[in-house]
Amino acid sequence: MDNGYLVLETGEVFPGKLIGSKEGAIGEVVFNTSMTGYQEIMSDPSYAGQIIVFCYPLIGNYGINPQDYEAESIYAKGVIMGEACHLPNHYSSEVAAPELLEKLNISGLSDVDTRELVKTIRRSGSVKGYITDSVKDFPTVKETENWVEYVSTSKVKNYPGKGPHIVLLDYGYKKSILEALLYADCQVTVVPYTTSLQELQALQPDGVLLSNGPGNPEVLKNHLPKIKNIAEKFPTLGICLGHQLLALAFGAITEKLLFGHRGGNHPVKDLATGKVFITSQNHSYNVKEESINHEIFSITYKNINDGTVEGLQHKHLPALSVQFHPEAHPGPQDTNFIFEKFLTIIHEKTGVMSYAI
Ligand SMILES: NC(=O)CC[C@H](N)C(=O)O
Repeated sequence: MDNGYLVLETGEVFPGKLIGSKEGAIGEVVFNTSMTGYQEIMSDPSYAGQIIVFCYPLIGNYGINPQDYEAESIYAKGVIMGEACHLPNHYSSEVAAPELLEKLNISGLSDVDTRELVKTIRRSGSVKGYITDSVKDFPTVKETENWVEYVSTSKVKNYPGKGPHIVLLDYGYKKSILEALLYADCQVTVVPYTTSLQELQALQPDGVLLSNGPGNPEVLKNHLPKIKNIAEKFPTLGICLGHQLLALAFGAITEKLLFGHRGGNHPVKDLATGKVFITSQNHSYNVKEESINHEIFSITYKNINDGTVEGLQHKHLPALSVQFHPEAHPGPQDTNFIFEKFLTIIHEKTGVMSYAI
């Protein structure tokens, strides 16, 4: 029996069964097409403030394990699925997905016609939705604009390593990005996104990584001069939000896609070689191609499905960025070489050798 609803701002109502917190939630409704990896998706801080719709019909069958979290909590507002598995079966599972939602006070709705819902979002674009126990008028709630503030660390964290020292500027980083650097034996310092240029310089990094993160990159416009200075001083890699910020810092413009790219099979083409890679993605915004100054950047990758910009290389500085997720989790690890590329640039620039190259 239905006891919950997703009410869209545009008026459509999708019935279902409430799972997790019964408090209800409001957020931008976005869909992810990955067939596996619901734990990594739910715990990716880039979903802060959003309601995730899983296209794959059954969610939770292998449970939730202690290793696969991408962050310490779930920052998404809610999750919506076709069928929720309450009795998972996997040796490493310690809790069922609906139970985890309840524990973390996250709203969820199962038994939803997610196929129809996704078709609706694809037609009308990303829309706000309300998970609720009864159909009522869409409430007006003033939400924060700056979701990065909500997910970024407040403390500096150090991770030892024998390779280059990377400062990870935390806009809501996924643990897999940190792990990719540690795997290459880098020394990593994770710092709040508000860290000043002076504070960052005092850490004497060999390279700086601008992380992924939630929300509209333009909200961080006050940070762009600092980001430009960082890229002028240190080898820099931007991932997803980090890529958008690097582009904005050098004068490009970002725009919102109709319904974004979220899934584990987004094909991108390396424009230099013509080679195609299948990538993991999660973004709403995109760097507008016409806004890119070709004296400053070369476009390195493009999305095969819609031709949007997927990667940039600065022409005069050791700075590169990708819109997709080379750290994967979930999704294919085919573009893991982006980290090697970054470490090679650091080696060329600073002489500091890395385990990965
Ligand atoms: N994964 C990310 O870093 C997302 C970037 C940005 N919030 C967007 O939705 O486009």
